[in-house]
Amino acid sequence: MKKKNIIFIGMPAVGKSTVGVVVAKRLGKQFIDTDLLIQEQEKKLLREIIAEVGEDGFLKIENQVNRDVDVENAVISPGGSIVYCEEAMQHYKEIGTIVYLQASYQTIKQRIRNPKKRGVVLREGQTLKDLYDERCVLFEKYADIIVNEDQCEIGDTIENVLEELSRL
Ligand SMILES: Nc1ncnc2c1ncn2[C@@H]1O[C@H](COP(=O)(O)OP(=O)(O)OP(=O)(O)O)[C@@H](O)[C@H]1O
Ligand SMILES: O=C(O)C1=C[C@@H](O)[C@@H](O)[C@H](O)C1
Ligand SMILES: [Mg+2]
Repeated sequence: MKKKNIIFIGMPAVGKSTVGVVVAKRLGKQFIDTDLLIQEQEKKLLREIIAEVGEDGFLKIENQVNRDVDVENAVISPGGSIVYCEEAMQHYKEIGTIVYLQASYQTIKQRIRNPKKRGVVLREGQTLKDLYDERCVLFEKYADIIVNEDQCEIGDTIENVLEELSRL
């Protein structure tokens, strides 16, 4: 593999963070959850930031934090809204392999009971289905690898990711 960073993208609750940390451990890489970097920088919870500065204000912060991630051998798990941050996504394309964790709308809906409470960047009047359809186009645009996890236990998802990465 030429670029040693791995970046997970996908819908909120698809498992970027939970799968990411295990993949990092299995591959001997550092793990970075950029949602935590955002919270650390802003000294607030994600949903508090969104409540204070709105969706666009949050995306600006998310873009800046992710754009500034400077690592060489890490697994990076950003939040689901990262695909709206063009500059950060360009940066990730340059420094690593982008893995899209894909799941059906039904799977995502079951996992996210309350999108607002989870801090999902959902605009006024936008449904979770609207968001799913809008983001899937972007996930596919940026992905180097797509791993589907429908009907998978979390352990299967991890093995499937590792197998796909080993093919590179
Ligand atoms: N097959 C599976 N693959 C991944 N996660 C699964 C699977 N089945 C169940 N889960 C569960 O789904 C949840 C995924 O949550 P997680 O916080 O990792 O998502 P995320 O993609 O990081 O979301 P966000 O965009 O909000 O950061 C976890 O509770 C995990 O245990
Ligand atoms: O998918 C989203 O819109 C988000 C997911 C979270 O991980 C956070 O990055 C934030 O709450 C936005
Ligand atoms: Mg996460």
